[in-house]
This record gives sequence, C-alpha cells and structure tokens, in this order.
Amino acid sequence: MHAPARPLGRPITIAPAREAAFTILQRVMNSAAHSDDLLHAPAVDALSAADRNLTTALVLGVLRWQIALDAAIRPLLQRPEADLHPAALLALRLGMFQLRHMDRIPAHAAISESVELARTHDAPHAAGMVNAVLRRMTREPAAPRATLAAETPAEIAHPRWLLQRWRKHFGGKVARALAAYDQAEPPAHGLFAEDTALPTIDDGSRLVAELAAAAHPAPQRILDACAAPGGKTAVLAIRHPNADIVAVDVSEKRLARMRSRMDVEPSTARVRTVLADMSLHPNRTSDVVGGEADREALAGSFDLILCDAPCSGTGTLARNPEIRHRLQERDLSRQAERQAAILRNALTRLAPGGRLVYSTCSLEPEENEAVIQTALGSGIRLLPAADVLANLPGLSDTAHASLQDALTAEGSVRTVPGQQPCDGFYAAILER
Ligand SMILES: C[S@@+](CC[C@H](N)C(=O)[O-])C[C@H]1O[C@@H](n2cnc3c(N)ncnc32)[C@H](O)[C@@H]1O
Repeated sequence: MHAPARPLGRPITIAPAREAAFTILQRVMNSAAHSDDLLHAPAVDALSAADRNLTTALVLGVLRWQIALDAAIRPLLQRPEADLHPAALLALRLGMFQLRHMDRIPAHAAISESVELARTHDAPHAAGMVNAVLRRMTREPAAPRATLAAETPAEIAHPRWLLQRWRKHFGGKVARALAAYDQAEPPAHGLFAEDTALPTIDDGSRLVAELAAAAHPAPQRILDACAAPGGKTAVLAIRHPNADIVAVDVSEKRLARMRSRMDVEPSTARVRTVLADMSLHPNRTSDVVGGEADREALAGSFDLILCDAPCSGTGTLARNPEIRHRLQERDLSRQAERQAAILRNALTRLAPGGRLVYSTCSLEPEENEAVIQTALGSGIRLLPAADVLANLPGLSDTAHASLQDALTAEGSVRTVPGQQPCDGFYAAILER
C-alpha cells in the first residue's frame, strides 16, 4: 500500500530515539525479548548519550504505562472496540505517553513523529487516525473512567488480577504504594551504602546475596544453584574469599555471559561455572551437560547453597515493566512446581549443618512461603532471618528499621516495593 501524500510543508524527520524506541517496543510486543537486553544492544549503544536516555525513557515509560495509555486511547477512537493495526497502536501509545508524562517534549513533536512512525511502519492508512486521536487528546484530556475513578493512575497501569491479589495479600494501602513504585525508575541506593568492591547490583539483589553470604559463618564449599548472570555469585565470592564456589545455571547463553564477566574480575575468576539442570535429582547423570569435570565439581555436599530460583518477577515490575503484560495468573502454579523441584534437588546437596537460602524476586506466596512448606520436615528446618539481617554489612540505620518490617510471619524476609526502598524480594534460610 502507498503512503498517503503528506500535506505540503516541511518533511518530518523521526528523531533517532523515537525510531529506536518504536523498534524496541515492536520487538517486545512480538517476541519474548526483554526491553533491558534490547536497550543495551549495539544499535542503542551507537546513539548519542541524549538519544540513549530518551530511548530508555520512552521504552520503559510506554511499557510501565501501557495499560493506562490504552484505557485513555480507546474512548478517543471513533470505534473504541475496533482492532487497531499493531504499528498504529504503538504509535498512539508512544504519542500518548509523551503528551501525558513527558513535560519537556513539545506536543507538536510528539504528535507529528507518532503520525510519521505509523506512516513509515506499515500503517500509512492509520496515520490520519493517529493524528486525530492525539490532537483530540491535547484538547480534551481523558477523564478517568467512572468505574476506575477510585484507582490511581499507577493502579490502572497494572493488570487487575495482579492488583487484586496484592490488595488481598498486603492490603489496599500497601498495594497502592507498590503500584506507585512500579511506575518510576527504582532508587539507586535505598538500603545499602555504595560499596566499590562489589559489582553493580541493585539493592534488593544485594540484600539477598548479603543474607546468603552471612547465613553461614565459614563455608568451605558454596553452591549457587541458579547463578546467571552472576551478581549474587560475585557478592558470595567477595564475602568468602577462601571458599570453593560452584555456580550452576541451565542456560548456556546466560552462563557463557556470566563466565566472560567473571574471568576478568580477580574476585570471581576462581568461581567454577557448571551447566546443569538443578530441577533434576543428582543421581540423574543427564543433569550435567558439561561432562565428567563438571560432574566432579558438583559432586558431594555443600555447606552453603543459594537457590535464587527463576520466578514470575512480580517484585521487579519497575525494572522489568513488560512482565505485567506477559504474566498470567495461571503461570504462578507452573513457576511454583519448577521452584519446588529446584529447591528439593538443591537440598539433597546440602551438608549436615549446612544452610540454604531460597530466594525469588516474586511477591506471590505460591512461589515463596508455599514452596518453602514443600521442603520442610525430614531434617530440614526454617531458621529465623532476623539475627542474620541485623548484622549485614553496609546497611544504613534507616534500612535496619525498614527491614524489621520486612520479616514475614514465619521469620523470613520479604521486601515490598514502596515499603522498603528496593525491588521486591523474598528470602528464607533453611538448615539441614
Ligand atoms: C533469578 S535468575 C538468577 C539470578 C542470579 N542469581 C543473579 O543474581 O544474577 C534465575 C536463573 O535460574 C536459571 N534457571 C532456570 N531454571 C533452572 C534450572 N532448572 N536449573 C538451573 N538453573 C535454572 C535461569 O537460567 C536464570 O539464570
């Protein structure tokens, strides 16, 4: 189809950041790609610093606000229930996001470049509609829908089912603060003072890693059971410089990336990486892909195990905003089954008297408390985390107070974004 003739006037050039943001959002929409990976790909690295920042702000902003943007766009359409061409919808979201959330972008740039994006990305027939909707938006900003009037914009930007379960588990006030946290860049250092000896690591991840490192006073052998990309392995290696450390992951690609980073750091070069599926029992010879040397590295028992299980990631929506568009409530039970299998098999490798820290970046009880319940008994008990937490290195005084509120009824730790100044993590300490 030919693009309709543009009215005479200056040709419209799409700014590199808007073009890059559009392309990344298209890939996130059409594949399982992660925005964070795409934002660090060579195509974005090649942009100027200002364009990189704008690309990031546009991509993360649209993904964070997408549900609320769509709710504002629909009533402005001539036929609100009509299917929109994906490129037209994306152009509308980008334009609407800039008009609603970016003070410094002139409305004419947001509108005209969105129209041009639709026109040049396979939806020339929708260019007029994109123009009309965005112009209408600037004239008559959408009022909140009557049924949603009691909700904040941040709450509207979350899937209903997720918000409802947070309200049920944490109460309306905490759920509201949690939703607000998800809509902005997470704080750089809310719990810990920066430690230049450590790799770049967000505070929630560091909390889990420091807790794991402190869970055993002097481990000789440490197993990091779900290790890649390796941020927590690095903290373990630095806190226990004399321990033998084996870091396992089932993803060859993630493990290779981790290995190349670890090799250049003196503190982590000694970490042994092993490609294996930790959801399988150690007797299964197929659980180690790397061969005899890897099997030997994994053999025997470990004094300290970190089991940082793959999870839904609902504690990290500020950092990984697309999770909310992909996750379905029914996925939680599938996650929990895999987590329970990984934990069960990791525990078979725990030495008597050894400690295992199970962690996720999920806020959902099915992936946390319920998984721990499956592992208790038969010589495995849950230890209270309070004492370990009280002695973690680098925590500020306000962080100590805030983390007291993060202790669960069973004595484990759950940070809730908005209550603690970090992403949401769960960590439980088990002992054999
Ligand atoms: C939450 S991420 C780990 C993050 C890591 N601990 C860190 O701090 O950088 C979970 C990891 O578990 C890995 N994984 C998933 N299933 C696994 C399995 N069955 N066995 C081992 N690793 C697995 C994933 O590839 C992913 O790298």
